[in-house]
Amino acid sequence: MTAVVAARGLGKQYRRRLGQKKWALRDCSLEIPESRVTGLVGPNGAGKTTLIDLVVGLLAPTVGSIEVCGGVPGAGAAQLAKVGFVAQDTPTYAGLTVAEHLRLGARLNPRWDDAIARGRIERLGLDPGQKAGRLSGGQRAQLALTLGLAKRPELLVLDEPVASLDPLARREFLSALMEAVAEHEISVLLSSHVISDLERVCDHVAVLVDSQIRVAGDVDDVLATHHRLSGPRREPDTLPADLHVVSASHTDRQSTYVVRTTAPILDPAWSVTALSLEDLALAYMERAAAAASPRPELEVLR
Ligand SMILES: Nc1ncnc2c1ncn2[C@@H]1O[C@H](COP(=O)(O)OP(=O)(O)OP(=O)(O)O)[C@@H](O)[C@H]1O
Repeated sequence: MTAVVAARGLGKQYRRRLGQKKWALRDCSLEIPESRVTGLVGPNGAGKTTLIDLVVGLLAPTVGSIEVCGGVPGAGAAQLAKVGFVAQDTPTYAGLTVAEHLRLGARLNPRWDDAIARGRIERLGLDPGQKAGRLSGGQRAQLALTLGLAKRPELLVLDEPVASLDPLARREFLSALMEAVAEHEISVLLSSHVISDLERVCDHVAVLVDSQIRVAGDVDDVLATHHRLSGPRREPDTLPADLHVVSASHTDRQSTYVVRTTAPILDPAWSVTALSLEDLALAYMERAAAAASPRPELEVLR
């Protein structure tokens, strides 16, 4: 696997008031594959923006290393040209028109493809003379996506681009993204806490909870190795050793576990159901919330 992002023991600590420090990202070892759409999933405050800012070079690591498209993030014009970035809330310049955004993009980006930019603006039906501040949220997001794509990056990074859009605008934005990925064969890293959106577009996923990557891998592999088990009440220490418990809940008579295992579940006492990506991410979040183990394990599937 060729990785567009390779992080080793990556960590970022922020200084807080009164000299306190807080790890926003810890022990992150992660490989994001080339030519794929990778979803970075996690709740508010998990560390998604921190990881993304490290990928695009807006932040420097406190510990560890990160390589992006074979170089150091943000190091020089050639590196910057390789990575497109659509920041949280898809910022644009309110006082500039759509056409002025494209001219700015052409000036700032050596690999700028004006045909891509103009073609998308035309297809979207955006008025080139309209100021960005007068566009709807969905249109602004599409303009920001257009700028990111016309730059012809090797890796396009999007931080919660659809969070503030209504369901229809979200769907249109993600469809446009998927079309562009198929057409231009770029790698994409996309963060969101709206997991159902990512489910539609991602073929690789990393779940980030409470500043740590809890699971990462191809969506199909990750889903194939996680199961929900329901059955008569059983304590965790009575389960087979090859079942890794992600989350557990019990009533007086019944237990429900989300487990990870590569082995088939043969015990007839369990009713076994498959998980959606959302179920799986929620199970890892529940485990973190319950703080079941003092130091959760890193689970990276390849
Ligand atoms: N500049 C900063 N200074 C201090 N703490 C910060 C700073 N930026 C982020 N943090 C803290 O680091 C943690 C991770 O924040 P981050 O923005 O990376 O999370 P996120 O997953 O992107 O959240 P959201 O989905 O809400 O955008 C949070 O606890 C946040 O309060």
